[in-house]
Amino acid sequence: MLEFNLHYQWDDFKAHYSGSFDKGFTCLLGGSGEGKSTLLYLLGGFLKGEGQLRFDERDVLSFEANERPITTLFQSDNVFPQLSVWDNVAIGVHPSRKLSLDDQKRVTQSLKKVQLDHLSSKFPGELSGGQVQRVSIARALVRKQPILLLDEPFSALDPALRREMLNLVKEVTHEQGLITIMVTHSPDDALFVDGKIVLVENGKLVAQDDAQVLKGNNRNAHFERYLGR
Ligand SMILES: Nc1ncnc2c1ncn2[C@@H]1O[C@H](COP(=O)(O)OP(=O)(O)OP(=O)(O)O)[C@@H](O)[C@H]1O
Repeated sequence: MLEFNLHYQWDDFKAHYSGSFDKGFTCLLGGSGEGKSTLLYLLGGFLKGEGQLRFDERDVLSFEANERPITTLFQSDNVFPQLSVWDNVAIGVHPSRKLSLDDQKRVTQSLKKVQLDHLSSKFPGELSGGQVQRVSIARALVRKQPILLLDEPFSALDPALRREMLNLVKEVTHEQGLITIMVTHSPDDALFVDGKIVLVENGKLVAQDDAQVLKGNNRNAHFERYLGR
């Protein structure tokens, strides 16, 4: 369980995020500039907030980004262009990329999981957009951190590929029991993933529900307003 009560201010934007995320897939929805990415960056340690951040009863707010039990996938720039596919994943195990045999096996397994083992000696510039994102998912897998944050890393992919990536992350989330939190502008993606949804408005979490409410059966007034219904 990831629990937080965090304050953050940037000029006129005053955020106060309070809540918790459990194992499973949660999508952060909300209009542009409402503070979805800011929450993700505070959790990931890329912005400094004040308050509390606890993971499994442990205070992790004072931890630097790389010390937190978290992997973050950004919108882009998740891979090192000068490193091979293999090295891009190996660096997730250890920055030196000097790996034990067991660690090398982990890299191979992760590459197999994302179906890139046959491309391990290629460089990112030789891959398609979807393959590049799969490299970053493979690195997230070898890092074996219990929390995965996604800031719309698949938004530039075409719909079929985006769903393939979402399926992969969903599968991994359930297999490894991860707390996965993804910022998205797409209610369709949130429905496709079929986990929890959280609505962010003006730097606050204003509603939380199952993704199914987006279908409009058991209506949630907050999400109805967000959808303009
Ligand atoms: N470090 C920062 N630098 C610049 N602006 C910031 C910073 N932190 C917060 N903001 C401001 O905070 C507000 C929320 O931004 P944020 O990117 O979190 O929203 P968002 O919901 O993710 O938006 P979008 O959907 O457009 O990506 C914006 O008004 C933004 O300008």
